[in-house]
Amino acid sequence: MSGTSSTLRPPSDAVAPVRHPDAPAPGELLGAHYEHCFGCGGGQVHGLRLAARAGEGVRITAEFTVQTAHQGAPGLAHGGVLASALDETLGSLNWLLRTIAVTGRLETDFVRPVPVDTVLHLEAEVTAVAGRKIYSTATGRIGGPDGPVAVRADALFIEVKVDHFVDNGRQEEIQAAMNDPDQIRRARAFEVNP
Ligand SMILES: CCCCC/C=C\C/C=C\C/C=C\C/C=C\CCCC(=O)SCCNC(=O)CCNC(=O)[C@H](O)C(C)(C)COP(=O)(O)OP(=O)(O)OC[C@H]1O[C@@H](n2cnc3c(N)ncnc32)[C@H](O)[C@@H]1OP(=O)(O)O
Repeated sequence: MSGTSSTLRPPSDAVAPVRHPDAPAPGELLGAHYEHCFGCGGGQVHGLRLAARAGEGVRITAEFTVQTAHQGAPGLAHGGVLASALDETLGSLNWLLRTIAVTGRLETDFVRPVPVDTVLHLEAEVTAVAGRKIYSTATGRIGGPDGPVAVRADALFIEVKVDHFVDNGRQEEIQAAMNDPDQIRRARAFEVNP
């Protein structure tokens, strides 16, 4: 069963999500929002290196290959790693809204074990928006994009200002991010002006 928590059910005044007019075109790879992100960055040796692609509407597809460093049980992906892949995919939806948001709640169903070397085919969509609250859902399939569902999640993201990162992040990394023109360019894709 999925999405059992009442906090993941959109309130009656929630509205349908609106794709931002400047969102990346359907089919476009999004790239990493931060080089050192465990989910999508290329700068983490054991990171997921999840590659997300814009879909139609407010939808995303993504792929993640389970590495030996991602094991929980012998030869099987760790559940927390799979939850991270879902979280990262769901977080990528914010590129399409051009909204900065962080995960408030993530509920995950683990339906099938996922062996090492498996490509997890992820799909996510925003289902509703209520003020700062963004409701979304995702699935991860194995054996191909139309294969059986191995994991799924429902999430609530909360819109934040860039100050959320500046005020809470370790100063060393915040300064480095502010001094990196690539990071500033990526941040602007979220209409962030650090
Ligand atoms: C210069 C440097 C620039 C760097 C920036 C670079 C790039 C930035 C761009 C993108 C990066 C963004 C994200 C990363 C993307 C993907 C990674 C995956 C996503 C993540 O991995 S991200 C990390 C994990 N994430 C956190 O680290 C959050 C920790 N947390 C908090 O920071 C606060 O907790 C916060 C902000 C969530 C809320 O705090 P707050 O004070 O702003 O708001 P408040 O509490 O009032 O909540 C407002 C309404 O949300 C409801 N609500 C809140 N939390 C809820 C919950 N858990 N369950 C149910 N409802 C909840 C309330 O009930 C209320 O609802 P109502 O309005 O109806 O009363």
